[in-house]
Amino acid sequence: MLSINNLTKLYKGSEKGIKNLTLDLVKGDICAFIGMNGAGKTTSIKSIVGIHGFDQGDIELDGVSIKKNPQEFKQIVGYSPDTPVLYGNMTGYSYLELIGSIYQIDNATINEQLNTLLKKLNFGSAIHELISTYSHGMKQRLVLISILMHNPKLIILDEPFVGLDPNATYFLQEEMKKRAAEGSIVLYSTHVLEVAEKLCNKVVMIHNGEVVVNDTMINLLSESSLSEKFRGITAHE
Ligand SMILES: Nc1ncnc2c1ncn2[C@@H]1O[C@H](COP(=O)(O)OP(=O)(O)OP(=O)(O)O)[C@@H](O)[C@H]1O
Repeated sequence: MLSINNLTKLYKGSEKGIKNLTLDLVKGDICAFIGMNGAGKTTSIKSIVGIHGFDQGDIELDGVSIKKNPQEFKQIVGYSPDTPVLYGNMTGYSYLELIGSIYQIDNATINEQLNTLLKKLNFGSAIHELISTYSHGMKQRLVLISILMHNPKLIILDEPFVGLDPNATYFLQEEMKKRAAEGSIVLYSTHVLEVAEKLCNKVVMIHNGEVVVNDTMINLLSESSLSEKFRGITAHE
């Protein structure tokens, strides 16, 4: 279970960031983080994965607190940032070997996972080329492989479909469903509301750093579409 209690992170000297985010997700949940540009989605995500600290609150994943046990917490989380930051002077394959060693995955498992994931994400011989030669979408796909290969309990993705081609998009949507069905929790930010409606069973909307919707998708859709709800909340902007 992912338990976020009263998370507040405001940037120094400003009132911007995220205030009082409280969210419980259980195994099998796929939750969309939705909000206008600058709403606070990335700030929340970076706090949840431990990229930056936060002012108040706590985050626990299966009882492991990010404050008390940051290393153990990070071991069970897979995170894809909105802009991948990778070592340009390594090949894709050596990067994956590095991630495998950090997460202490044995070689047999790495090879088994990579056989499947590299084929499904259509990597071909490019995996042996330098990351500095990769397009944005290739870097995104490499990060996805590096996350999925260590089978995290929480998969957290910041605008994961941006830059992916239609095949990779289809793969990722199916993989999110599969991993959730196998017991992972998936949380991702997006502006593509039609896909979120179909893919997610939970939804969080953030507006000006505050949570304005925290509901099941079924409940929300019984009143209006996600797009109507979004436009209603942001109408005065
Ligand atoms: N390093 C920073 N220092 C100061 N303010 C910041 C910093 N990073 C983000 N902000 C501000 O915090 C607010 C939330 O930004 P955040 O990146 O979380 O938004 P977002 O919902 O992810 O937006 P987008 O959809 O554009 O990616 C914005 O007003 C932004 O300008």
